[in-house]
Amino acid sequence: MSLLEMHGLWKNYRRGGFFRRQPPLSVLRDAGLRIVAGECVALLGASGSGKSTLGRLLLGLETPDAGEVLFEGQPLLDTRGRMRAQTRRSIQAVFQDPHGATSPRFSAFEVVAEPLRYAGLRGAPLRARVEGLAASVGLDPSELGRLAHRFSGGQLQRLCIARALAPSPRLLLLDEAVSSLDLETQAQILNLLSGLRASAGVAFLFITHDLRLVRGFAQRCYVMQDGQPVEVAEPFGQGPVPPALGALRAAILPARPRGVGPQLVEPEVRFRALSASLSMTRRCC
Ligand SMILES: Nc1ncnc2c1ncn2[C@@H]1O[C@H](COP(=O)(O)OP(=O)(O)OP(=O)(O)O)[C@@H](O)[C@H]1O
Repeated sequence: MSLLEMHGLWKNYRRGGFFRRQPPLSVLRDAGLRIVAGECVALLGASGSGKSTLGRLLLGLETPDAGEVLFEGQPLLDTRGRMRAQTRRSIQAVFQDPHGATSPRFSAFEVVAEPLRYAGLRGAPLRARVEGLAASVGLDPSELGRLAHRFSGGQLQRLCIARALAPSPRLLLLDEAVSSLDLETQAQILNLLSGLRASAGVAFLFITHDLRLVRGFAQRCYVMQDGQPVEVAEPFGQGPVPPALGALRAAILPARPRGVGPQLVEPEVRFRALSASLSMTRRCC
């Protein structure tokens, strides 16, 4: 049985003010996807293609105009549009901006402890659990007394991951979760997430517009095409792919400037670019 199933989802947003009505924006059109327990599924797509809308439907933050979302075989929301407490704990999320996702007044300890306190954990067991989670995401537990916002972006994102893992979720939504980090930190966090998926058995829905991040990280891949996630068996293969994926592929910068042959070695290319920019700077000054 699938952990998550989304079927026939439609979502429109109203546009225009009261006096200047415009036709609604149709973001999801008969959209669906499924995630099996413990697997990592990527959802790719250009900006504005509806990835985060799908993510918000999965978190129960929005309701679809039509269609259903099933989690562990049960409707995600009850008839009054509410999510069961157990389901809320089982689905957690990490977003792009860790600064916006944490309170500037909270210590690192408080950030991770918040959902555990809500679940009734107190005293020594709470401290032990928070320290264990911090260690699992590669943070030094002795640093937990510091204000979270004094951490670097990468450290703060690790803290957000620890907080998301605190209620022992079954599904983690990663919405552009590494997009704001530098390349090295991105690689570290993706490694960390792969390890956590293997050890905790948690499934991921990895939302991104960056095709490069998917390679080696996700087991299955969907791309948003005309308001629908379309599964692509081999996103990096030679076979035909949906146009939306072709556009994402074309947007990846080449390793070296086009037209520069292999006879020009990398340091030479860099040196020429640097000399050109220095001479420009001199001229401007
Ligand atoms: N609450 C809302 N009201 C009106 N329009 C909205 C609302 N939320 C999203 N939209 C619009 O729906 C479209 C899809 O938005 P969504 O955030 O799902 O895209 P996305 O693929 O996640 O893009 P990005 O990668 O830039 O975050 C966009 O055109 C957006 O402006």
